[in-house]
Amino acid sequence: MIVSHCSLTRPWPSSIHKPCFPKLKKLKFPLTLTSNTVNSLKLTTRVLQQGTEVVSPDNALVQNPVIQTKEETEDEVPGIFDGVASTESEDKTPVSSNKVKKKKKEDEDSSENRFKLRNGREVYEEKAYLVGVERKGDMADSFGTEESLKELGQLADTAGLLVVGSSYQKLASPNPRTYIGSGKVAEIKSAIQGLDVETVIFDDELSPGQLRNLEKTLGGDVRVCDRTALILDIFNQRAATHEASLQAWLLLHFVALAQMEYQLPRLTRMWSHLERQAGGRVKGMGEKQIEVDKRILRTQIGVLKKELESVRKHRKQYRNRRTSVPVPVVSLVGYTNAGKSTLLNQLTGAGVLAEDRLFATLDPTTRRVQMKNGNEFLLTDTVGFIQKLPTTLVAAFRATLEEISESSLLVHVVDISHPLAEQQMDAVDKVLSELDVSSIPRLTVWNKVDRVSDPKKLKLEAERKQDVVFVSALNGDGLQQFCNAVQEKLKDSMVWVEALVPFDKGELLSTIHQVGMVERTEYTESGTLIKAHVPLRFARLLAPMRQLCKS
Ligand SMILES: Nc1nc2c(ncn2[C@@H]2O[C@H](COP(=O)(O)OP(=O)(O)OP(=O)(O)O)[C@@H](O)[C@H]2O)c(=O)[nH]1
Ligand SMILES: [Mg+2]
Repeated sequence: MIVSHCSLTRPWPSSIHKPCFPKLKKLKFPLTLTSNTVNSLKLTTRVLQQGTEVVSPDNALVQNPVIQTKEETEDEVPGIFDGVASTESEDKTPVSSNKVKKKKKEDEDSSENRFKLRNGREVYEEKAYLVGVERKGDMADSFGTEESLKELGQLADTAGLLVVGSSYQKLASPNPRTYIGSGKVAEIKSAIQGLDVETVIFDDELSPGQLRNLEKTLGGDVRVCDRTALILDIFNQRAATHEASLQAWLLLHFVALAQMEYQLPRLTRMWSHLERQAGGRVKGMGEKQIEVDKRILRTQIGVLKKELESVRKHRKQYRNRRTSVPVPVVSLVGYTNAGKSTLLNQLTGAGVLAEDRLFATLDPTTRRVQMKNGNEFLLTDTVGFIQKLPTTLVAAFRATLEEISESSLLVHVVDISHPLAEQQMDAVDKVLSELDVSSIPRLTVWNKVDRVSDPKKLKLEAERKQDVVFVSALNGDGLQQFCNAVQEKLKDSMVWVEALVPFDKGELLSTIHQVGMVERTEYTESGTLIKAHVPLRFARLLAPMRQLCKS
């Protein structure tokens, strides 16, 4: 059985869907290079898989490699678990067969209960345990460890995992070998054995060495992963339902690229079994295999990068052509779950999926907003941001959010009712600073005001600040003020023109009304004299008429 490529999956009963999507294979993925090239997605799958098929370089199948985690070959973490009580297999007391049957039945029942519907598919809910580190000297205004773990729990839930426990440790700096200290590793090992945990998720990105050491010491059946792998996995799962638009296609392929780049230095685990099977006679066999895999993966990364670059170029050309009528574009950006899609829906009736979970939007939607005064702007929803966004994903965002760099205005939507609203705003600013959009004017929207305890006080605070509006996207409060503020900000980014438009150019007049802000019109013998704020590109179009007006 070949399982889906997600970094978190393990072998699943074939009758059910896995929590991760196997869809990229369906997309016209540039990775299937030649018939004898291993699909990198299969490759990434098997890196963290146990007991699945492994494709050897000549495409022969090696069945069910068993990784014997107790074997002391490379001893990266010596002696950590001396003395740790184990809750399993040490109890040698004979139990009656009835008890065994009862226990088996209970296990089966609890296993049945763990099949859940996610994204319209039945998935098996793995038990997960979360681990974080609180660094001494962490700034007081950053996300606290507990809050960050809570968010990690939401991410795990979104990915279809069942969080059964968590733990964190205060450290001056993370342990380079195991991220947390050896005593804590022992404590966690004992906890997860008691809880029957299948996956341990760390709240920061682990180095390949840390990942290996932790997997080794926590035991062969426990999968270890980090926030980055989890986020990449969520995006991959979403792909199952979002492959309609080019933007989603791009994002998902960038995510696949990010995933491969993440896996590349971590490609070590599967091949040690080859050496073991050969009884250590063919020393270095696993090593060679890893090198072959890495080479294949590097080639595939190169091909995918080229492919993506060509799609981006094509898209840019298309955008340049498309923008002949310069309706201003306003982009909604913000932390995931802040209410961007809900705001778009309220203003345009777009019917975009808006729900109380992280990364609901993958496929940004653009809709026209028609104001009462006849003015229009295009409103674009975008993928939400999150703290500790992996750099590889920032690159994916940069590529897929190119449109926002061409917006006339960025609207930063904030869930002001969230206890960490301030920290979320900082996290969004941090991502934006990496997206080269600093020159675009901004407006901040404090959303979900229906949920705050003292809305009057907050409203006064918003009024004292510049460029902040106060809305409830859910019940529509403040939306008129929002539209007015957008208009005002758009006006700031436009240029003032006075032009004499000949009578035979009536269509130009209506475009000025549509995309600009007309202050005055006068009808003269030689045409219509119009005074308005218009987008810069449009002002250039009007240049000959502006001359006319002056002469
Ligand atoms: N009470 C309240 N809930 C809101 C408001 N705006 C949005 N929500 C809820 O917040 C949740 C998230 O809303 P979305 O619009 O999906 O958030 P988003 O920013 O698009 O999220 P991502 O797509 O994940 O980035 C949904 O359950 C909405 O119903 C609001 O003004 N008040
Ligand atoms: Mg959304």
